[in-house]
Amino acid sequence: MPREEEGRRGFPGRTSGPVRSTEDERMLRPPYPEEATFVRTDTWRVLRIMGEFVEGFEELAGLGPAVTFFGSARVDPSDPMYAAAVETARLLGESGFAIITGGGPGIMEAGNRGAREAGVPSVGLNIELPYEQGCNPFVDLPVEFRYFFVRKTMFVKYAQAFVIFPGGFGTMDELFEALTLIQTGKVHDFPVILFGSDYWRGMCRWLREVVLEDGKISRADMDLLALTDSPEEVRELVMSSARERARAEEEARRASRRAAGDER
Ligand SMILES: C/C(=C\CNc1ncnc2c1ncn2[C@@H]1O[C@H](COP(=O)(O)O)[C@@H](O)[C@H]1O)CO
Repeated sequence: MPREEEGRRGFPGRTSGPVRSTEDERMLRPPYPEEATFVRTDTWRVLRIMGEFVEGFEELAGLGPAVTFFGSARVDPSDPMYAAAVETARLLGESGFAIITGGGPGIMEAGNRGAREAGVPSVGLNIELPYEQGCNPFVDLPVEFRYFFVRKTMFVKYAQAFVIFPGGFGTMDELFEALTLIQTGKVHDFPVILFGSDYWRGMCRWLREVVLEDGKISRADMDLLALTDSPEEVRELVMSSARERARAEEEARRASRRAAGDER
């Protein structure tokens, strides 16, 4: 297959419609040995990646407290989880949190819809896909990304919590990245809330009975996850963690002032 055609191979999530090669896909290809230009190409690509970080930081720096929603792109508005995500986002919005999503359909759309209803910033971090996809109609602040890993940084950096609705590989990837960042001390006071106990119970049981039992995680790691079916409980968990975070930040500020001799 000619190299330029490689990106146009089938896309598993899509059975019809035009597909195109994406930046992420081109970057992740190994260089062909006969391609003398690969060093130059990948080196220049770093500047594009840097530009994407800069744009993301600039767009989101002034957002204020926010919660990121993850969940299936394939959920229809008639699905009860869609309504639950709208309600959860609305409650969080009414408590002063902006809502960040991947900007796509399904649960992402529901999260943005709830933010719109509450009148808080409704952010969609859209990703370039092999087929054309604009943001869902409930996004007020769209930010476009070519690289998944840059976009994932923004989901964490600008949020105070993750709410994770039922989903597939994309959702699981986002869930486990958050858990790894917390487990390794890169992120603090960050609730990871699984919404939909019927859906997540099996995974939680497997984590407890196989992964924990086999010593691959610790008991404390299991405590990083909260499981609920209640939008109100999500709001409580997020608010109490936000209070704890504010307290810890104030304490750290005092300690640093004391260390500098400003406070007697
Ligand atoms: C497959 C479909 C749409 C794909 N469009 C997406 N747009 C934006 N973000 C997406 C998309 N698909 C996945 N994501 C990200 O992963 C999570 C959902 O993945 P899952 O595999 O569906 O669980 C989501 O939180 C996004 O960040 C339907 O036409």
